[in-house]
Amino acid sequence: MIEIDALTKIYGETRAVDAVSMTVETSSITAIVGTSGSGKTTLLRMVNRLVEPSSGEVRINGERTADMAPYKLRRRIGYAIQGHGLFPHHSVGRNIGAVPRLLGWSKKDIRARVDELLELFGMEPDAFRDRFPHELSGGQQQRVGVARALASRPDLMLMDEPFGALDPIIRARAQEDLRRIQRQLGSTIMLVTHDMDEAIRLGDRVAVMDGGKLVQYAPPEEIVSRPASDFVAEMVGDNERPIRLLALIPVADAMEEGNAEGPAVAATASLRDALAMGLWSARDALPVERDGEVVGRVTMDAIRARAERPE
Ligand SMILES: Nc1ncnc2c1ncn2[C@@H]1O[C@H](COP(=O)(O)OP(=O)(O)OP(=O)(O)O)[C@@H](O)[C@H]1O
Repeated sequence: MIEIDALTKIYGETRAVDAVSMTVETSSITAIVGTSGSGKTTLLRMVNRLVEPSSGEVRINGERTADMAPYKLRRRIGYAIQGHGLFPHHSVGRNIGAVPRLLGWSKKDIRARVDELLELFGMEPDAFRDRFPHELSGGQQQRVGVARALASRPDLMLMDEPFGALDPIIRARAQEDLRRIQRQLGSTIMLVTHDMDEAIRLGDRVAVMDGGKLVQYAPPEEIVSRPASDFVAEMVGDNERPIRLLALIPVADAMEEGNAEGPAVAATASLRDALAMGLWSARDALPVERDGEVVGRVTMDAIRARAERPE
């Protein structure tokens, strides 16, 4: 568990981060979102002490980061940034193994970990291990950057706009990869983004920053349906709200007994996907399938009911 307690950074007249308190549960993703200059990066960098707080503290599993040697702290905390920051003259394998090597892991363990991560990220180890960063696409470099940050099984992983430079399709895939790998490894992640869509898609909890202050810290459904202020509502985008809500609800949650015509939607798909299918094929109800079997149906009425503003 990461506890952030009244954390503050003052630069001259600017309160870049202003008394932010929040708790990040182990094995969860917290997405920090806000407009430019709202203090997201400064907050993230105070967690691994790349920036020293003016006041307040951070505790990792009860231990004050102020009491730890910064270099040790940074080995316990993975850090991935936009533009990946790979060492250009080191192979992919050496890049990913950098922190384990510093931690004195055996060659065999490092090699096994490198291959495990490459496989997790869908990059064939034999084909990629010995390549250099310039021999990879931007998306592959990004994945190697994230793999490197995860390599030593850090207590916590900090990511600053990790997918900022990717085109939308690769970006969506990278987000899915990260979600899947995070679940598989049980990693704890704090991620900075200026993109509310990304925050809602990736975060178990979303932290909205404005002018150095934490203005709302809640699960994505709550951010969308009960924004704490006009600013948060604006970040979510009023017209987008019903669609964002539907994107967060699996079809299984709105399923009922009964039949429907035509191709089925997966129970694990989102209601947004089901809505799109229904509209596109002009159907009032879709069959729902799980493991290849039809298990019920979902109606457009049920979807609409879920998209309405909660009481
Ligand atoms: N080293 C510094 N010296 C002085 N002011 C700084 C420094 N770093 C950040 N600031 C100021 O602190 C505020 C917060 O900056 P920060 O980089 O944390 O914002 P951000 O939300 O990450 O923005 P962006 O999305 O544009 O990266 C800004 O007003 C910025 O100008």
